[in-house]
Amino acid sequence: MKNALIFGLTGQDGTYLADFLLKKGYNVFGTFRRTSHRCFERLEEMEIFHKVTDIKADLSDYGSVQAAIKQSEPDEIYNLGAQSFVGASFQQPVLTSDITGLGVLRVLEAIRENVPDAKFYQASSSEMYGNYPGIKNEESPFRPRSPYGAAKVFGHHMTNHYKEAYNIFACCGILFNHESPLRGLEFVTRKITYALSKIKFNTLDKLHLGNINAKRDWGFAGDYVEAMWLMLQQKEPDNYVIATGKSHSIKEFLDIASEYAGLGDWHEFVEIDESLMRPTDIEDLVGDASKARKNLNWEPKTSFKELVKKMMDHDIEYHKQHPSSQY
Ligand SMILES: C[C@H]1O[C@H](OP(=O)(O)OP(=O)(O)OC[C@H]2O[C@@H](n3cnc4c(=O)[nH]c(N)nc43)[C@H](O)[C@@H]2O)[C@@H](O)[C@@H](O)C1=O
Repeated sequence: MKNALIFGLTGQDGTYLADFLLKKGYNVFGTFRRTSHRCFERLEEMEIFHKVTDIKADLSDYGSVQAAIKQSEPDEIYNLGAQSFVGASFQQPVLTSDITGLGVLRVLEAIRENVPDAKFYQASSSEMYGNYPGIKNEESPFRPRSPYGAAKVFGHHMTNHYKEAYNIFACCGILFNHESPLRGLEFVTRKITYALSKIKFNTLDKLHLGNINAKRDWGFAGDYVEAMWLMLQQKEPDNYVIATGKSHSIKEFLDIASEYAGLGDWHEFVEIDESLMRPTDIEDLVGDASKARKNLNWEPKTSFKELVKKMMDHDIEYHKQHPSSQY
């Protein structure tokens, strides 16, 4: 039985990946950060919390990263841990660089010193491309437009460097936006589906959004974790873009979500709030996953419409069962 260690176990991707690896027969270990509140809700919702071994560790603390690696004796390590909210990275650029950027280096150093034969997956991001025009592939240049994007570029280059310098089996998945009912409420898709279901049950009047003209290439997180695993099963380590190849604006997301929720014209309840605009934003991000289709035999299974409906169904059901939820 193989051991897998997931940095960032309690997030959306960590939860879907843990579920995927458990089904493949792995022993799954994963790290979580100390917080004043419980952070295992997603694992509990997926009914897998009792099946994984949780380890307290922080990507900003080398000792705890190394201890997690020693305890789990991993064959495969997935780094999904990050300060992953782009918006917050403008307010906390140093913290974001420490966790999202230097955190990768701490994991790589701990691998080099303790488990140099372990395979490593780094969660790179489409945010690295910034406004570079056109459909992006593995060869497209990086032009980050946020502290988060810049930190991800650092992690990406460091991962490539450790692969070349120390022969570590290291892969970067350049994932475009991927969403699900387990997405954090601060990200725009879940913010919308959660708010629309509250509006449907009359517990919210207005939804405040920022730049609704922005376009993103949105896929389903459950489909994307399979690609992470596939990268580590290849003969040679390599980097791959993971995307659907189509982008949609936030307005289009609102169109589908609002119609599906039976709420009619969203202009009635959406208000634009200047304070939610980022100092710099990316207008359109679309990825070309041809290399992953060819080499990994991977392709996204969930369409944009299905994704929106899946998220709306989840949140409507939640509010039906928790009508007085303040959350
Ligand atoms: C691949 C990449 O994907 C994600 O980063 P993101 O694309 O920034 O995701 P988001 O959902 O925060 O924003 C998408 C767009 O939506 C606009 N937008 C408008 N109004 C609101 C709004 O009210 N809230 C938010 N959050 N965004 C808004 C916002 O300005 C932006 O243009 C992360 O997983 C990241 O970790 C990652 O790696």
